[in-house]
Amino acid sequence: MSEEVFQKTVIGTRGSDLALVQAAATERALSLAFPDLRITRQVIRTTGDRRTDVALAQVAKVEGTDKGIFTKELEEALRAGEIDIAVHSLKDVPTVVSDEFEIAGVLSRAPIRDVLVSRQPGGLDILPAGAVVGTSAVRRARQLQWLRPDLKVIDLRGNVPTRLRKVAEGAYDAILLAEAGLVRLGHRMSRPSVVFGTEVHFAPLAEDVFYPAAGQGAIGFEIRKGDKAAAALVAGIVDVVTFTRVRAEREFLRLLEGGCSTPVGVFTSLEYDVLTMDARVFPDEGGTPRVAKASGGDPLKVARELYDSLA
Ligand SMILES: NCc1[nH]cc(CCC(=O)O)c1CC(=O)O
Repeated sequence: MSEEVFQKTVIGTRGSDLALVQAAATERALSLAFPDLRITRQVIRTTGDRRTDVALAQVAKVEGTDKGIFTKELEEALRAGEIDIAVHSLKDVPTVVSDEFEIAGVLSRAPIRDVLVSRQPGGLDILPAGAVVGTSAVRRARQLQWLRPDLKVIDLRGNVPTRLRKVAEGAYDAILLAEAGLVRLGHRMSRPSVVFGTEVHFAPLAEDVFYPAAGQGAIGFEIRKGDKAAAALVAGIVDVVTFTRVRAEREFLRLLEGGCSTPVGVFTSLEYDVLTMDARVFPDEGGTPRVAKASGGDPLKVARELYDSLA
């Protein structure tokens, strides 16, 4: 590979606080791996950023696209050659990526758990019957209603700081957020944060109690298929363990033909080359999930086995 190829690259990212932190982490990793690389950043507004007026699960419908409300505009910029690497929260990337593009790699993963954020300390167990919990993810809503049918789950939109403000202001007794996003924005699970003058408390939910989304906590890189320069850059910063795990999680979701709005919880662990996967698939109308567990050496085969063994 010639020096030429690595001269400069353009990173594409959404403009939310979390997206900018993730873009900065990507740029840091690239500069460490390729000290002479010149990196520039292009911030792109997506459909999902624009339509905070409707429920997340409705945005695609309202906008007349089938999926990818946080990724479509980044792909258009990739296609046009305006950016070379699109940085995504992998959780938001549809499981089937168009033939023109590929997910070439991921950074090492942040924590994968969901967190109950509330004004009162004590977590899920101390939430009284009838408490109002906000979330926009159907996976979180169905799972919470199954674990705690006595709670009232209502929709909540906006980026992470906006959602924290809404719980601080008292519009909700609690909300559910990904630990990854919270810690990347500087919150610590071990102590409350002060949000607009009000303390909010964090209670992480163990992944085998409250199953995370496929790809949760992972930052993924999408490039033009066949762009060797971009592929080489991503190969220089990829975390192979994370990439193996998230490929299996996304393959399972693909087999279910689910997207970001499907009520599926799944988590993986990789130990001594053995991948273990646990899943819960909730019925659309709510209630008891189908469950499955599988393990083995080949990630895509384990995902298939998991799918085939759904009880
Ligand atoms: N769709 C929103 C979104 N996409 C990625 C994250 C957090 C980071 C991650 O899970 O990787 C969030 C916010 C949340 O779920 O709390």
